Amino acid sequence: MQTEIRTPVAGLPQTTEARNAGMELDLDRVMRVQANRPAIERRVATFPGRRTVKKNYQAAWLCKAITCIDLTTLAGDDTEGRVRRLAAKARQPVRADLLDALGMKGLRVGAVCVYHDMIAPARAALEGSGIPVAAVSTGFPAGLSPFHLRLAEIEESVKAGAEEIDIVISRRHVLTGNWEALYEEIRAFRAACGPAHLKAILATGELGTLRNVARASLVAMMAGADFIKTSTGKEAVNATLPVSLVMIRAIRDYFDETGYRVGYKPAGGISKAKDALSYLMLIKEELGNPWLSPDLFRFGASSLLGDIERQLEHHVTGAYSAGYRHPMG
Ligand SMILES: O=C[C@H](O)COP(=O)(O)O
Repeated sequence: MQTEIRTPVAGLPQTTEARNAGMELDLDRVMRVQANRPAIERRVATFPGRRTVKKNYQAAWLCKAITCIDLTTLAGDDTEGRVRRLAAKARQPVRADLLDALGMKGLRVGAVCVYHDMIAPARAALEGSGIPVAAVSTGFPAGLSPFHLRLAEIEESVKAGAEEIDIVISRRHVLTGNWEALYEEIRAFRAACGPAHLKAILATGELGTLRNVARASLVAMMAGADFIKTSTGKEAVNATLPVSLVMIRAIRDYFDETGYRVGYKPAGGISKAKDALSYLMLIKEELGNPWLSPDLFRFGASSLLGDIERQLEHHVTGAYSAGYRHPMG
């Protein structure tokens, strides 16, 4: 199958040649991938540990976290009004007086993430902001609708103006070790995306083992995923630090082998500022500064921004406000 190669992210030393080289399915390489759970758990148990940052440094890290949020609403009762309020929050994620005090005018989130039907109102509400709309797709969250409809759904969402498509993989391909089928599925999704970025949701809470997570991450990258993402937010277990470490190391190995930087998106259940800091520290230590940017790192989160805003308000005013004062939509 012919798949269009994505344009490398501006400013990063990524080449089409490098991406091409990494886009074959190398089954031997996939089968060599292992994951040592005790070692992974020991490593993440040290987070945040002594890395806790305070005062101005913490405020700066929290502002960085905001720029990396895919501000999300994925509810059956989503309305255009809710999406418009979310978009207003995306344009101005923190109260103007706090932004002034922090010297962070112009701060905005990484993207707004919605279901297909909400793309148009999100696009309209974000016009001129430069904030992209991401759409969940391919029968989200289970990914069990007919294959041709999943492809058509991607095409419709791109046509409606989504610049990023969050696809869900068929978990059964991972659980049965059918890596060829997983690769072909993501290649087809990649082709259907055309100019849009593809984020591959692995639904790690349903993949059984960390080794499966590591192998699925590698196959998704070989098939052309621009980002690999942990979860839909609808599984019983969503983003965790052990799973993140496995996926981040898969990204690092893939970069070492191909020279191509794939992004990372933990999603689901990340709602506290201190958890966001742990993720950012993990990224910094394992992947380095190039990944600390919305081009290569996103939080998929519906309520994280509210807690970050509370912490920033405390930093500026010395007082905490109640959580209900920071509604998202
Ligand atoms: O991709 C984003 C997730 O669905 C958001 O999950 P959350 O509502 O637990 O933050």
